[in-house]
Amino acid sequence: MKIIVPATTANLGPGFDSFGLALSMYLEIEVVGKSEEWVIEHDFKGISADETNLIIKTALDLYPELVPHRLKMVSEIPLARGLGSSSSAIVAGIELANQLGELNLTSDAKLRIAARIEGHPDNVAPSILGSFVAASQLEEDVFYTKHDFPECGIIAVIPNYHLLTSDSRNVLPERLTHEYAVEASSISNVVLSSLITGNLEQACLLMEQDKWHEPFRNALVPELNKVRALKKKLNLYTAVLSGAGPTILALCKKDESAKITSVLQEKLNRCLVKNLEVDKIGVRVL
Ligand SMILES: Nc1ncnc2c1ncn2[C@@H]1O[C@H](COP(=O)(O)OP(=O)(O)O)[C@@H](O)[C@H]1O
Ligand SMILES: N[C@@H](CCOP(=O)(O)O)C(=O)O
Repeated sequence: MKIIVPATTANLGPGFDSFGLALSMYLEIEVVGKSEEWVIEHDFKGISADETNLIIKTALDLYPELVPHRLKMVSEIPLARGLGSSSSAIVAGIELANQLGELNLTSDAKLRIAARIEGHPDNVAPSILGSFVAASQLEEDVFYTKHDFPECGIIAVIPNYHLLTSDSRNVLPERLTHEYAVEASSISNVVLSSLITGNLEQACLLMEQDKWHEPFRNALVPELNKVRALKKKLNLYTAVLSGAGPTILALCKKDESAKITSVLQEKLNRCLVKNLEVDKIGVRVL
């Protein structure tokens, strides 16, 4: 059995802790067979290979009686880069418990469990459901809508350093004024309505007007301004932080994305630049 989970890009500008889009980079877990102890083989440095591993820990927290298994993990999702690696691991762990424990969890149940563990639903929702999701976590409940994302080219510019989400959340202010929050929220509302009605031009314009997180995180990711400086020249629609950073999500015309990806790769040669698609399915089991 294989469990496959897509990467995700969260926030999309002003959808802080709420908007997320599933992407065509994958975490793959193969269940090799029963074993004396839990083991997960993988190539990630600094990530445990026993039952303290986030994937196994998530599965055991959900179903402590699970019989130990040997697993193999292969992942294209880089750690701590703003592409939802921790969410993909949590979703994989929930699916592992679901399959081995025959729990028959619905997507809604998986989403509630995953959002409680991750603390916010924006990555876990598209990781489970695929496509573009707007979600709100209110205590134990998660409310959401899933949508097609407007057709466009999707490029991830991935810097060669880690930025833990927890560190990137530490630079956010504890308080904002009511007036500031009203304006910030009106921007989010119009980005969402523009995306779901197919007005990509207006959505992209306002995605860069985020007031919830980017103004405070900008200094942590110098590559963001570098990509924005190339917007006109490369004909990019928009460039925003992916999740908590440091990856930058750039949108462009679909038929120009391969060319733009190679130009960005040349210009930002310390980053890895990837031309991606929307994953419309979310977590699946083969
Ligand atoms: N496949 C995985 N297996 C185990 N732990 C993982 C895996 N992916 C991510 N993690 C954990 O999540 C951390 C990164 O989470 P986070 O800072 O939220 O970054 P990201 O933006 O990639 O989600 C890693 O340092 C690691 O502790
Ligand atoms: N809304 C969160 C999203 C974190 O996403 P990640 O991919 O960086 O884990 C935030 O912006 O902190």
